[in-house]
Amino acid sequence: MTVDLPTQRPAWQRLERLAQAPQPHLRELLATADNPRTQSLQFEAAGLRLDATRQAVTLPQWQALLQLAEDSQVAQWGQAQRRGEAINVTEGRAALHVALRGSDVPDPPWGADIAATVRSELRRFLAAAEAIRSGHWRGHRGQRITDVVNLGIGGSDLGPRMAVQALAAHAHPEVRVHFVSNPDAWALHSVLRGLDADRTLFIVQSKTFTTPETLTLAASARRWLADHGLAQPQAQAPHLIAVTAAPAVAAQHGYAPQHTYRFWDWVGGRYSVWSAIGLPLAVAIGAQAFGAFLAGAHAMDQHFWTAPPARNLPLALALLGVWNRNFLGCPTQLVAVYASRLATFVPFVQQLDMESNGKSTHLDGTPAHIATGPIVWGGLGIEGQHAYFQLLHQGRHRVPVDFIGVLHDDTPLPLAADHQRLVTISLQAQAQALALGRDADTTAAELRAAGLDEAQVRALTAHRSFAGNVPSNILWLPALDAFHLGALIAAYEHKVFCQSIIWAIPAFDQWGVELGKHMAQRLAQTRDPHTVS
Ligand SMILES: O=P(O)(O)OC[C@H]1O[C@H](O)[C@H](O)[C@@H](O)[C@@H]1O
Repeated sequence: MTVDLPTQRPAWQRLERLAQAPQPHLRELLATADNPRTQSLQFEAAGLRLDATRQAVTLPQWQALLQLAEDSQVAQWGQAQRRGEAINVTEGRAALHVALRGSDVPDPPWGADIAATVRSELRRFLAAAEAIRSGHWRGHRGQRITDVVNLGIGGSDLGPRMAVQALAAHAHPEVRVHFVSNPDAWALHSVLRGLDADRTLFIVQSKTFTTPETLTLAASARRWLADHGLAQPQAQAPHLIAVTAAPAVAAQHGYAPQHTYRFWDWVGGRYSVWSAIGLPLAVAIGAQAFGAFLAGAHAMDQHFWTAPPARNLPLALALLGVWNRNFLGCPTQLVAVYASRLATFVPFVQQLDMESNGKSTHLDGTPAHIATGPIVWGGLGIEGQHAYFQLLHQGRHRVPVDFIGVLHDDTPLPLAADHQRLVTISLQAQAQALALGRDADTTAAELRAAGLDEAQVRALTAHRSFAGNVPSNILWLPALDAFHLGALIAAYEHKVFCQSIIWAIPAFDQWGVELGKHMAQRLAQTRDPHTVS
């Protein structure tokens, strides 16, 4: 794959020219509901619907963005990824998380050997999940497991944590799944103090099995087991599972090979929820629903690989993000979720996006002088509306928003439909208010209609007017189930990948994080831990 720099591509230069011309306000762009622009900016994939009509992009600009995807060879890079080429160039590895959710496809482009290995490990860890759920898996003294505690951080925590929370409505009623990622003692203690060691199973998740945070938590958990009469290796074995790409290292730490599940160096940590790292999710929702989770992601993969660029949902997310970042100069991207079960989707996407595209060196080793990955932030949309959304409406930053909503909610509360209506309407109202704003004439007329005198109208009009023109996407899931959650995550994965190709930066390494780890190791060897400066 050849690497040319983004600014050398004709479409990039065309977009720069288009962005310098005066831009129409979103009020103008949205004035006619059904036109070629609106039709071009709506997408569907794997049951998800993307309404990008509130992006501050005209039809010619959108067409130039599609040309940029072509100039950047995004589709070719997608094919290279599928074939298992070493697209993680700085580590000389493939990035084949897509193989984890397509292990049953005939003639897999990543090869039959990888598919067979993936299938066999998938069977192993799903069997473990089912044994835990059914009560077949017993503690050393014969008790059923009622609490599974995930110990891991970063990619070994955020994906499964997010998915377990998102699919809580489908969780096993008798087996609770907990997550501890922070290595301070309280984080672990606050979970363990409510648990019975005989009924507790720890899943120690670490791709490298060298992450000090996770090893510290695991050592403390094993001490807790020992203090509760489970000191010997054979007594601890049924209470400990390891998930890792370094099984030999886990074995050195005393983890039984029959309770060690593996994945591979070609699965990045932040892309690993589809592997055995998803075991806590499989425990929560069962093997069948885990299969649906993989199937949803695979459906999005198929869409990404086969849909034409102009209809391609993840590519659209990527291109519109590039437009906002590089041509409209927006440094951040807000993700606002309108379902409390999706609360941890934001930290998950933060790692996915910022660890992948927080880079400033091009693939060819030259410095990037263009803007790359944005600061991703956000949270629950409705909570945000009552807090920081004020800045979106009237602050000095232009913040593009991804609104994520769920169309059907089957929560068993008598008034669930009323809740759902409020939530959905709030999402739509925010997207519309941010796009349209309210001009001074309309504001003045409304103040007069409310009975204010002319002096009050003069004093308040500017304060109560809204510039609008804030770009947003609305992404609708038909329901919050395993299939559509899988599709949602895969859509964001492909978006981030497409952007890395357009920016010509490596998406699958994380040398900045490595530096922090290295520094901590050096300090640990030389410092008294109580020295604070
Ligand atoms: O899974 P582990 O090897 O323990 O790594 C956990 C995390 O460590 C670092 O922070 C990496 O940057 C993350 O990508 C990774 O997910």
